[in-house]
Amino acid sequence: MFQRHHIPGTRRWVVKIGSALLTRDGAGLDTDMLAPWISQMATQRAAGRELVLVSSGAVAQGMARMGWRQRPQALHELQAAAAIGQMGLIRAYEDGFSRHGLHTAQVLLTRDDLVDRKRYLNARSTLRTLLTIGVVPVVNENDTVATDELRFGDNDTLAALVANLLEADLLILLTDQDGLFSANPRTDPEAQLIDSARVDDPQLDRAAGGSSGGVGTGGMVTKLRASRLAARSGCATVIAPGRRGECLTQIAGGGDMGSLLVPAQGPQAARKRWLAGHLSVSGRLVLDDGAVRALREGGRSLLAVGVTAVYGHFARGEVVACVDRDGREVARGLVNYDAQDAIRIKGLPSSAFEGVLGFVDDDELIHRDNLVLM
Ligand SMILES: Nc1ncnc2c1ncn2[C@@H]1O[C@H](COP(=O)(O)OP(=O)(O)O)[C@@H](O)[C@H]1O
Ligand SMILES: N[C@@H](CCC(=O)OP(=O)(O)O)C(=O)O
Repeated sequence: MFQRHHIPGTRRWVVKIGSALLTRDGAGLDTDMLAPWISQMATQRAAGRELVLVSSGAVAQGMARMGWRQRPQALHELQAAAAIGQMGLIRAYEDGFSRHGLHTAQVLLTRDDLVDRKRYLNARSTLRTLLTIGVVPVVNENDTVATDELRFGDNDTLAALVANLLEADLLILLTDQDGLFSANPRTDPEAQLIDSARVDDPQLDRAAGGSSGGVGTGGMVTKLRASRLAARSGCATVIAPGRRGECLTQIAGGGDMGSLLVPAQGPQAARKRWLAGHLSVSGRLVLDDGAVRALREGGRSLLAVGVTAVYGHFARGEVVACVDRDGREVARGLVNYDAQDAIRIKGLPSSAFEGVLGFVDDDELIHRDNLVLM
């Protein structure tokens, strides 16, 4: 089971900064507050960690800029506030990170982007690319276009889905409390801080029952739900007090900080199960013996060069079965090219994709992270 002393060995983090924390209870974006988080994140980046930042605060910042005292009720006003505020948010992060020699990138997502398989894969490729080239993605919900049905609504959920998308090791939800308490500490003076727990512990539901502080959406209920979502891909969560100095640094060192919520299963098992939830096969790839060995024994990605035939109609991102030359199923996975393109690149090295297709989406036909051996 994942414990605090495993945290120093983790590589990919999603850090979420909530509205309540970022805006001092809604009083507008306080850019001075960002400096310590940015500097701690820069230190982690320099130590080789890959970081994605999910930041709320656009609506609160937009309200402050327009002098609105109350959070608007109408969706179009909220969307306008978010569009105004997002400018300030991004500018503050860009300034802050550039002082540490780091580039940032703005990534705005709607729920639909993570449900539609093709967009899901594109979002993943883009975020992965940003991480590979050392940029810090700053993610928020694309509030301008999100309709009620398509909203994440709270950024805890968004952050968890980003953690799933990137198979992050750790999700850190920075908030205005010391962590998850046995009851809402704003209303219950007896509330005790929960140091660590398994995400499936039913006591957590009772603890998180209280509402939010007012500015943020969701309170601890959405944080608990987010930790459970993140756990599906084997990611642990720390709900941590953003206002405490060196909070991220302490977490990185495995120190006691906030509440650690750990998946019930180990990361590998959880990841496979998560993938398994996506399995309904739309096509079949026949592999040569070398490719079968690479998957089975080497735990490698599937390259087009090892594919001898392609059957079925499938789109990029759908699940396909990988079979050996006798038709026995070896693995299933999410394919990076649609059936037509897969037919054109089968048997070819990835260096030939550009010439044949006119574009290259991914070097692998199926990435090993998206393969489950059968
Ligand atoms: N069991 C609990 N432990 C800690 N905080 C709780 C609990 N139940 C409810 N809360 C409330 O959740 C708030 C944090 O959630 P929220 O306002 O949504 O913040 P954020 O914007 O950081 O997501 C706290 O300020 C607190 O009032
Ligand atoms: N997208 C919204 C964030 C929604 C929100 O408040 O989320 P949270 O910080 O999780 O309570 C914004 O930037 O204002």
